Amino acid sequence: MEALDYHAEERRKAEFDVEEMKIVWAGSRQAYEISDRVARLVASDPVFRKDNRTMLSRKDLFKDTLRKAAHAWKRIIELRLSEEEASKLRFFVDQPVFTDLHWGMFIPAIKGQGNEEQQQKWLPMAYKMQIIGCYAQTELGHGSNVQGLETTATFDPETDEFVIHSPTLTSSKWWPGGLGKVSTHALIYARLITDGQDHGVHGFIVQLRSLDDHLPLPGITVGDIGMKFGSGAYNSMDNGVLRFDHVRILRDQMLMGVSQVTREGKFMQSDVPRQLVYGTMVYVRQKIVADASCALSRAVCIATRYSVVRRQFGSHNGGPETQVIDYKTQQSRLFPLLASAYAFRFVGEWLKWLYTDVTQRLQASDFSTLPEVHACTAGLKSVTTSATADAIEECRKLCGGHGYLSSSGLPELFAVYVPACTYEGDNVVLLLQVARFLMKTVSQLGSGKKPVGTIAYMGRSEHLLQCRCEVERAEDWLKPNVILEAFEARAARMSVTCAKNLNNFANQEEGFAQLATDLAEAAVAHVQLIIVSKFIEKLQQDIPGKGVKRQLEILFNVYALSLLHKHLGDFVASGCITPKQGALANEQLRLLYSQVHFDNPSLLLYMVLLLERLLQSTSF
Ligand SMILES: CCCCCCCC/C=C\CCCCCCCCCCCCCCCC(=O)SCCNC(=O)CCNC(=O)[C@H](O)C(C)(C)COP(=O)(O)OP(=O)(O)OC[C@H]1O[C@@H](n2cnc3c(N)ncnc32)[C@H](O)[C@@H]1OP(=O)(O)O
Ligand SMILES: Cc1cc2nc3c(=O)[nH]c(=O)nc-3n(C[C@H](O)[C@H](O)[C@H](O)COP(=O)(O)OP(=O)(O)OC[C@H]3O[C@@H](n4cnc5c(N)ncnc54)[C@H](O)[C@@H]3O)c2cc1C
Repeated sequence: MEALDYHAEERRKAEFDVEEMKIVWAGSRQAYEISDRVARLVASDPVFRKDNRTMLSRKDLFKDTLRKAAHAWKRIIELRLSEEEASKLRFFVDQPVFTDLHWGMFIPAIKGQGNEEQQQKWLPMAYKMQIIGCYAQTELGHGSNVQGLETTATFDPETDEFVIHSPTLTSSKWWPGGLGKVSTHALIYARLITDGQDHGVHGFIVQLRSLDDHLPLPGITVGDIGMKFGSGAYNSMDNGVLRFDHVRILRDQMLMGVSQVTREGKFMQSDVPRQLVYGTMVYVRQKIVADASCALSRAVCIATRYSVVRRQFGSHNGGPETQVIDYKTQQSRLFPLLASAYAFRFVGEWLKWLYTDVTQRLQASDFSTLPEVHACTAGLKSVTTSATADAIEECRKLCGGHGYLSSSGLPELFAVYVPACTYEGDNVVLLLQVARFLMKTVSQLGSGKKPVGTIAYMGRSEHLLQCRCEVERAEDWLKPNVILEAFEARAARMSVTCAKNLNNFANQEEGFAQLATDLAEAAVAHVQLIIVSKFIEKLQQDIPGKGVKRQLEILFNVYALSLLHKHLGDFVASGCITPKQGALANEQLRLLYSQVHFDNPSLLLYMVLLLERLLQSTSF
């Protein structure tokens, strides 16, 4: 049989409503239709071809990116695409590009931190791309530690200007995407100094290059930081370096939504939390979570298709060899990744809702959910990107030697994806932010303040600290409430244990430093609980289509039980489940894999095959 026949054969056996499953994945029928239409548009346009990009030199790759960006913009205008359609188009063009930072960070920062006048001045030009902006926060010396940034913005009351300066080599801006070659403007983060006093880091809009000849303006030194990991991949982006030598900008180029400097040079802090200066990062972290399921589903799709076609060993009497997807080890490595793609998809949808909700609350001066939103976006960004990066590498191995070929699509996907574990906050640094939030929650438990939202379970910690799981047979592990309680008990116990251990240190900061590994693990347990609980909430919704809900239930069980198996030590150590119950969970997991593959031979396979339109790059 030919490869295509194997795929067709597997597809034929699907026992659920494929069209409805596509809609569940997309989020709505309308979202599915937009995605489908835009995918076809991109696939049929030769300018967007990408089968040769790993062989291009950096210069040619960059020219190719510019050509694609200009063509995309032209098509967006000609076809009058909506924001959703334009953003899908960007997704299917599938190449890191300076416009990501312009639309994804520069514009959102002005919208989120600029006052009305500033928005009216800058946004129309930015929307028409008459100016192109980047987000220049990270410096050579400091990325994670934003409070450690060294660039200064000193107010000069005589001229009503700020003087932007890079006092040291380590204060050079380093990494911003779009900065190296393209941006005309940058949203820079610098220490605000008025009358000799340092008010911490704030955002400023600075013009970098002339709008006439694109040359750097006086006092600006700017360039590209060079080749990055892998061929092709992220090298389509012009990550840059930037230095300022006493560059003067008007006072109203400081974003004044959070704090202001008056004409007299008086610093005024609004009554909004100063953390709103970090708002753009929260927005992008939420976007990154939504994207994780896309990258993961592509990798899983490639590995699944390969596993169906590939045969090794097991031939009897000259018959066909065994499809590698039939090997238990292949299934136990692949199916949890497929299940994770769906889990991340649903939690991504929920996070989008949470972000919209906090935005509305902020407009009504309700800042109460900000710490939770920060913890959720930081934690989910960390857990989903780390899992996705690991999964892409696992999928490469699942494809044997062929996975190492560029033409499999996996090396490029990996090289483009892995920096997501670092940018927009190093994943460990972000987990420690979640841990801080959890420790604060535990410390307030006795105070009468009731934990709500994703930490509501902490309010039941007395019960969770001594509850015992009631599983007696493997199939008991199929009950969502049993799974949920096990995850809650594990998360609550890990946090409470860390909090107790912190009390053994005279100095909290010292304790936090010494216990950082345990704290990061407690944060992972909390975030995995969020993902599991949002999957359960999804299953409680009305899900139409023959067999669709059933398949999602299987995926949920695979996701949760494979995590339980992987972190069995945490679950058992927390005292909620016994080693025997852990073994039963593993037994159930094995049954689920078999069920997937034998009762319903192609069901999981089909789910990933229907995502194949995502696979526009050369792949199996
Ligand atoms: C080809 C076709 C193109 C055509 C296209 C045309 C049109 C298309 C149309 C639409 C397309 C749309 C495309 C959109 C694409 C979007 C995707 C964008 C992709 C982006 C790609 C990636 C870019 C990467 C960019 C970056 O990396 S930017 C730099 C990021 N840097 C970081 O993340 C730094 C990490 N560090 C920190 O965040 C902080 O310093 C810290 C570690 C969190 C805090 O440290 P510290 O403890 O020192 O904090 P403090 O400052 O003292 O604050 C303490 C208290 O504040 C709380 N806190 C901290 N952060 C926050 C926060 N963000 N929100 C709320 N609260 C916060 C903290 O918890 C403390 O609280 P406390 O209670 O304990 O006091
Ligand atoms: C591809 C790419 C694109 C980027 N785009 C942009 C952009 O457009 N704009 C922009 O401003 N920036 C951008 N960045 C920069 C990015 O945001 C930073 O690299 C990131 O925030 C990490 O900071 P760092 O490099 O200083 O890492 P470091 O903080 O130096 O991390 C090094 C190691 O130290 C560990 N570590 C650091 N602090 C702690 C701690 N407190 N506790 C425990 N461990 C710790 C980390 O876990 C890590 O293992 C980009 C980076 C990349 C790779």
